[in-house]
Amino acid sequence: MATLLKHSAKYALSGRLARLCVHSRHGGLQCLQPCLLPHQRSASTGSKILVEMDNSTGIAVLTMKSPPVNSLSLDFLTEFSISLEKLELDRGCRGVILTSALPKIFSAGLDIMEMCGKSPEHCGEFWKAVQEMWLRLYGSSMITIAAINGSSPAGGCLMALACDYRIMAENPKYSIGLNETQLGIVAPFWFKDTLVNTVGNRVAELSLQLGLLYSAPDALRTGLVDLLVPEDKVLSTASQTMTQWLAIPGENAIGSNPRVSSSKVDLTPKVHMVDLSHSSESMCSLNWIPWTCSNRA
Ligand SMILES: CCCCCC/C=C\CC(=O)SCCNC(=O)CCNC(=O)[C@H](O)C(C)(C)COP(=O)(O)OP(=O)(O)OC[C@H]1O[C@@H](n2cnc3c(N)ncnc32)[C@H](O)[C@@H]1OP(=O)(O)O
Repeated sequence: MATLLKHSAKYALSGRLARLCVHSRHGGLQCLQPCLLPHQRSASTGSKILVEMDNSTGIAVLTMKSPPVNSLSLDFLTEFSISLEKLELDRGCRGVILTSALPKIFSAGLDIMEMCGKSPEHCGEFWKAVQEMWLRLYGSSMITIAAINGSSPAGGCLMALACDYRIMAENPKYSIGLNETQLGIVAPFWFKDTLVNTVGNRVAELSLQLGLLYSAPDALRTGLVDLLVPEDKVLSTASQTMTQWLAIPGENAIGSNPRVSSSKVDLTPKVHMVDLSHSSESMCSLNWIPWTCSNRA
């Protein structure tokens, strides 16, 4: 199932991103400016994401740099998915570290301004972009590590959960969790599934029902994150951890199923993206997140 999901993610997204690049005002590919750095490093930057690739290690660092809080706007999500797709297609890239350039914030989650007073079409496009981000990250054939150097509520937590491993700054002021119910909304089932996979049923049940945001130490206790380190060590620890993970035999391992293990083969998707268009419709019809919606009931 995970494999099907991976391939489904890969192809559903490729098509969509191709369309976005041609037709959308969010043509992130055009804004990615490559430049060369010493020691086999390369970097490309858009307005919201910086990608630095070390060709000698196969590790890329994807840094979110969208002030004030790295909120997940349509533009952000599109640039994010395009960046990840480019790395996925780069045979030299084997691992991605996701982190933030902003002090104190990893990501504030979905951009609330994208969901208030917008047309159903816009909400649909936005919601698809959220799904695509999750599918691309969760379904990635690369090792993904979240280097969580700040608070990460709601959609920000989802991003971290979609990675293979989570390392957080041990600052107790930083919080992380799926706090949707605190905002009067229900986290979609695939948010829930991602949380259950990480912390188990009971913790997920309590977290979701109460909309709990965990401090960094509590997040470690519940298993929401895997490791706490001092703030200035988050990125270096992520690199060290990545090196350990990449030392594990991968797709060429004896006994591995090439169809399953190779992300580079051309497979027709067997599962299509979950159609959650009804969610975006209900998102539009709800005057949700009262603290930001001026048109609330
Ligand atoms: C059928 C419907 C299904 C819906 C499923 C929905 C699924 C996911 C939901 C989400 O992801 S909703 C987003 C939830 N996010 C939050 O609850 C985070 C809210 N923000 C905060 O807690 C704090 O802002 C922070 C991230 C901890 C940062 O705190 P700090 O004190 O450093 O900064 P602030 O002064 O609070 O904020 C600065 C600036 O950023 C704006 N902002 C904050 N969060 C968002 C956001 N999510 N989207 C857009 N903008 C955001 C905030 O308004 C401030 O703006 P200015 O006042 O400076 O203009």
